[in-house]
Amino acid sequence: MKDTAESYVTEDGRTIGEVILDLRGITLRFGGVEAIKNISFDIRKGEIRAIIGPNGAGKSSMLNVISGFYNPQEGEVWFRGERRPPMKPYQVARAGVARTFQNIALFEGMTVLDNIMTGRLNDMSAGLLAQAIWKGKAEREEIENRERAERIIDFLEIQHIRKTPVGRLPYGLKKRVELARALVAEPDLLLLDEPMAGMNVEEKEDMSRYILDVNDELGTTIALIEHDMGVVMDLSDRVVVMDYGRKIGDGTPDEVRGNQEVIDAYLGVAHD
Ligand SMILES: Nc1ncnc2c1ncn2[C@@H]1O[C@H](COP(=O)(O)OP(=O)(O)OP(=O)(O)O)[C@@H](O)[C@H]1O
Repeated sequence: MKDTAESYVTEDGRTIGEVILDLRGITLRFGGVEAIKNISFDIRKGEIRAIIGPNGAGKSSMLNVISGFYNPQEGEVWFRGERRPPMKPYQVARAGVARTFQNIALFEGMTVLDNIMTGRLNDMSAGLLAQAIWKGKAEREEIENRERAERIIDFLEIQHIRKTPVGRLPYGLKKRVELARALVAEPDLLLLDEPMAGMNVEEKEDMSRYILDVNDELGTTIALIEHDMGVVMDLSDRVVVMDYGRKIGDGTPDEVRGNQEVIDAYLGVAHD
């Protein structure tokens, strides 16, 4: 039902809308290695969509296709109802897709606030020359960007560390700052690459709550890669399962949990 309906309401009352990202027959090769083999799936507006699978399955490669870091040799990426031509990551970011990374990618020597502000750089319409000529416009933009950053700082409850250099923060808070930097771009689609990796139980609970709040209160559509199956099954509306570059499952957490191929390849075996 869910795959064809235009929109539906989840058990917890959220509305999942039309398809905003549609991946059709994606194949990605690195030399002789086929990292993604003819995979199709979609992501709907308002949804939390997980991509899971064993190490080396092709999950990060898939996220990199979505974010424009890799252009697939075959297949089509449709975004908001239009076929997306090959794009650079900054162009994809401008089109409304933000991401976090598996290994935290922040400026350690800069404060939390300044790191978060870098998430707005892509949207600065006043270029360097324009900034010099129309000082007023650049100043207005700077003020608006600061206000946006402060709103996200409040939302993620990191006011107390806004002036702290990121390098001094514990791991869980760094991950939250990275989330803040992605959110300040006000993305329509947020990509999270292993948001819980390396976290303790308490940090995972916090991060899960923030992800749900971002989705519910800011209305952000989220695609995430995660190895913690408890987290994945709790958070996600639908789950894609990859194995050796192929898609071996796709559906609700219950459907995926009951899929024998998925159990054999991933859920039934020990993994991190
Ligand atoms: N830049 C690259 N150059 C060559 N091969 C690559 C590159 N990136 C990924 N691969 C290969 O593509 C396959 C898929 O890798 P990918 O990192 O997408 O898997 P993954 O599911 O994200 O794994 P993990 O859970 O370990 O992060 C692997 O065989 C990997 O070695």
